Amino acid sequence: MIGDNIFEIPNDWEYRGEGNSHLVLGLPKLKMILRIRKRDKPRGLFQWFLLLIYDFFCWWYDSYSKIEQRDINFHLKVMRPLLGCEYVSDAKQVKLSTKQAKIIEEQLMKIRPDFRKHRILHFGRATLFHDFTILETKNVTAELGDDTFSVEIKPKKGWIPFSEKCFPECIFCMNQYLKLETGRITKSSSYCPKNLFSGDEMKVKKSILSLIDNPQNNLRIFKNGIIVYDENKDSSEVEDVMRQIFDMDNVKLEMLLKSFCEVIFKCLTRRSEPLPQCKAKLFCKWDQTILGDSFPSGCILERILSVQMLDVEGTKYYNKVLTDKISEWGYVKNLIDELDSKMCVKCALLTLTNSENLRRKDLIFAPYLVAAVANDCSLMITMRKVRKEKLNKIEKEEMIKCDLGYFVVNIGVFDLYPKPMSTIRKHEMRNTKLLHVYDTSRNSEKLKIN
Ligand SMILES: O=P(O)(O)O[C@@H]1[C@@H](OP(=O)(O)O)[C@H](OP(=O)(O)O)[C@H](O)[C@H](OP(=O)(O)O)[C@H]1OP(=O)(O)O
Ligand SMILES: Nc1ncnc2c1ncn2[C@@H]1O[C@H](COP(=O)(O)OP(=O)(O)OP(=O)(O)O)[C@@H](O)[C@H]1O
Repeated sequence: MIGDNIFEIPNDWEYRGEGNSHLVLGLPKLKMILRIRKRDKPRGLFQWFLLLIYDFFCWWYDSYSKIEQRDINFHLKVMRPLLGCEYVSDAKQVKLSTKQAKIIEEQLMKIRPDFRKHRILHFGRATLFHDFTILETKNVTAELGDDTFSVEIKPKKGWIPFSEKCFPECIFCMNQYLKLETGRITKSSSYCPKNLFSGDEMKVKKSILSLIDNPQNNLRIFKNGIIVYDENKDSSEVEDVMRQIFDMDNVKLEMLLKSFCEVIFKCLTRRSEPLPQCKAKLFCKWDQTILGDSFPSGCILERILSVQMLDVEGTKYYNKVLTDKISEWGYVKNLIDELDSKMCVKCALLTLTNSENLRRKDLIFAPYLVAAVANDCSLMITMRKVRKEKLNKIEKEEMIKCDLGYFVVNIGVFDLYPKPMSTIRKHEMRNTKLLHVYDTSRNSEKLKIN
C-alpha cells in the first residue's frame, strides 16, 4: 500500500478495457494502468443494504486491502518468478476515495459494454501496474515512427493434461460450440491454442491469421493505448491498421499480413535470458525435456506453456480429491508461506505438493490452480517501427526484422491473480457441459449432411 494515502486518479485517465473480473484505466502521464476489481451488482434493495453493511465491516478491518495484497503477493512471488521478471510488471496497491470512485463510475457507464455491466466496480481493491501499451525507448538511438502499436493475445490453454487426452478436441475448440449456443459468439474461430503453442512457424502464423479473421476476446490491437481492432470491428478495418503499423500505403494487404505474422511470430519465439539458476533442479527441467527444442529458450510461448504444464493430471483428478471443507483462498497464503526460497518456484511448488507429509492439504491443488492462471492470462506485444534504417549491429540484433522493416518491441504478460478453489468444480462442470454440447452439435451437423 502506498502509505495510507488516498491515490488521486490523474485527470488524463482513459478507459482501457475490461474482462470478467477487472476493469482497467490507462494513466498515460504515469505510464501505468489502474486495475480495479469488479463484483456482482446487487439485485434489489435488500442486497444493496447487505452489501453496505458488509462493506462497512470490511473497511473497519481493512479486509479489502488485505485481500488485494494477498493477490498481489501471488502475482509477485509465484507468477512473476515463474514467467520471468522481464515479462511481468511490478504491482502497487492503492486506495481510492469514494468520491472519486463515484465520478469515475458514472462516466464509465456510457463507455462500458452492456454485457459487462452486470458487474460493478469494487473500489476497495485497486492496483497500479506498468502500462504495457507504452514502449520504453530511452536507450534507442534510431529514429522511430510516431505511433506505438500493441497486440494483445489471450492464448488460452495449449497443454493437454493426462485426463483430457481422450477429449475429441481441446477445451478452447470445444468451448466454441458452447459459446455459439449461449450467444457469446456468432461465428466459430479457427484459432486453436495447440497450434500457437506448437512453436512451429507455419502453425503459429496460421493461428495469428485466424485471430485476425475472428478476434473474439483473444486478440486486440491498440494504437497509442486506444483500441483500433477487436471483435467489435469489421474485419475489413484490419487493412488500415496494418498500413498504419507498417507505415506503408502502396503495399498489398497480403504482404502486410505476411509481415505482421512474421513480426508476431518472432516476438512470441524470441529467446530471453534464462530464469535465475535453481540449485535443486528437481522439476524445472522436466517440461523442457518434454518440449525438446520446439521453442527458443525463454521465449514467452515456452514460459506460459511451462506453467500450464504444472497441471499434469487434469480437472477430473483434482475434482475427485477436492472436498467441500477446503477453503476458497487459503491455499494462496499457504503456498507463499511454504515456498522454499532456496529453489525456483516450480521446484519448490512441486516438491511441496509431492511431499508425503504435506502440512497444508489445500496445497495439493496449487499446481492445478497456478496452471489455471497461465491458461487464462494475456500477453501484449508492443512495437514501434524504425523510420531510418541506419542501424548498427547491436541495434539490429535487439530489434525485430521483417520484410517491411525493423521494429523496437516489448513483450508483457498480465492477468496473473490467483483463482479460487471453486475453479476446479467450475471447470469440471464446464467440461461435462462442453462434451455434451459438442456431442449434440456434431450429431445435428451429421443429420444436416444426411
Ligand atoms: O473457463 P474459460 O476457459 O472459459 O475461461 C474464462 C474466460 O472465458 P473465455 O473462454 O476466455 O472467454 C473468462 O473471460 P471472458 O469473461 O469470457 O472474457 C474469464 O477470463 C474467466 O476468468 P475469471 O472467472 O474472470 O477469473 C475464465 O475462467 P477460468 O477458467 O479462468 O476460471
Ligand atoms: N499491464 C497492462 N498494460 C496494458 N493493458 C492492460 C494491462 N493489464 C490489463 N490491460 C488491459 O485491460 C484489459 C482487462 O484486464 P484483465 O485482462 O487483467 O482483466 P480481467 O477481468 O482480469 O480478465 P479476464 O476476463 O481474462 O479474467 C485487458 O484486456 C487489457 O487490454
